[in-house]
Amino acid sequence: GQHPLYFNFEENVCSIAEQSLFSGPSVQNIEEEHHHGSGSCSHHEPQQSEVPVSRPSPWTHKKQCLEDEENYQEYCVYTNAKFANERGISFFTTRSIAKQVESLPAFSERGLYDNVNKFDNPPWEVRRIPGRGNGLFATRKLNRGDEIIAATPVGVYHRDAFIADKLIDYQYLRKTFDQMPNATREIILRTAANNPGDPIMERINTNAFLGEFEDAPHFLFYPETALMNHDCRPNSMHYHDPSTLIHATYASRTILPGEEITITYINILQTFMERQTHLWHAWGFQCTCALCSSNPGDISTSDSRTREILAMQTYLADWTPNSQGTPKMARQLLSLYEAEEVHAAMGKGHMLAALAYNAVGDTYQAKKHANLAIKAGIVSSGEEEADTKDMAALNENPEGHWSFKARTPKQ
Ligand SMILES: C[S@@+](CC[C@H](N)C(=O)[O-])C[C@H]1O[C@@H](n2cnc3c(N)ncnc32)[C@H](O)[C@@H]1O
Repeated sequence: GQHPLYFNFEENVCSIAEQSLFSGPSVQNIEEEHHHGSGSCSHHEPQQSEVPVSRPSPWTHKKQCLEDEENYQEYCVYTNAKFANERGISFFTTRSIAKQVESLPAFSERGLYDNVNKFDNPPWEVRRIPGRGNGLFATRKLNRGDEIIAATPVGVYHRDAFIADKLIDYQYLRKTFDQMPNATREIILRTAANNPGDPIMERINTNAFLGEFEDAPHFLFYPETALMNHDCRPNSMHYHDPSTLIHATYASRTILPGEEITITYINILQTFMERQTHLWHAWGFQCTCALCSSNPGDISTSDSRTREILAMQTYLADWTPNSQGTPKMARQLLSLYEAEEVHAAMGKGHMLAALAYNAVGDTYQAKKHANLAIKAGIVSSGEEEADTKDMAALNENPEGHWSFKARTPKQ
């Protein structure tokens, strides 16, 4: 088997919300859990005076646990078949992670999912592409920032649970699927499986993103987003909100009707060989995107630009006294992003430019780029909000910002 999928959630690691009172969907299993006595109950039983109302379990099915004797670990299947307006969700993870999941706003706040998992009139359609299976194609013009898909995962699987379950023919993985509503099972079965074998395991292998979830490696399966093919120069970007579990994809540039909508499965700021190797090992396919299929000369030009981009990003993020970052370098970085067609990085580029200008006291240019950074949506990660706030602060009062005259002018 291939090592499945990769997705950079590292910067999105959840901060566990304060325990909130559960007010979500109805549950069948609470009684069962309680009859098992304190020994097998996964909840901490509060003292009467501690918490006035205890949070009921959000799971609609009794949890089922697999002992991984070799590693002294236990993984359990948890399903809420009513999650996100009856789409359902299954977890296959440790008890302690399940406890953290139970306290997420995802299971207590109402109305969070009223505008997600809606696919009745999407701006795209599914088409077959020779040699690449299905793909998503725009049916309307999309502008940068337009939403393409917003969805909750149908399955979240601890990587080590997945490995332990392999030894017993994925019996527990099957439960995560069998306990889901019919409509969701159908959606899952519509996704591609590259290899023969267990139908659920193979679908996770072909489609799920591997990322950090509650500080541990997990596969996250979004069956509609999984229809999007990978491109090393994609036209959309994606975000994951760890507290609601919503994964959203947006256009990162104008997309015309008839164009394929693509995302990246890996960090694209790597050279051709690095990308090919990574996609082969983590996803099990040989990338045939336009860049990877272009001639050796173009690939080598792209590789050198990529190396230059990486070096400039490092220099510009360096705030030590010997930093080589300059406004001129920031301008070069922005034009390299354009030339390299890494549209999703433009916001970050404007942020680096705003800081570089402010660092030499050019508040006019600093404010201009701070605004452009905010408009572009700074980065596709959990740091986004902090960076946006930082740029808003710079725009408001450049002289009072931490970066003001932080570097000696070099040009
Ligand atoms: C998440 S699925 C994408 C949708 C898939 N094409 C389908 O038919 O449902 C990932 C699989 O699509 C194919 N694929 C996606 N991007 C590709 C690319 N850039 N080059 C070649 N194959 C690609 C590979 O078979 C890969 O394992």
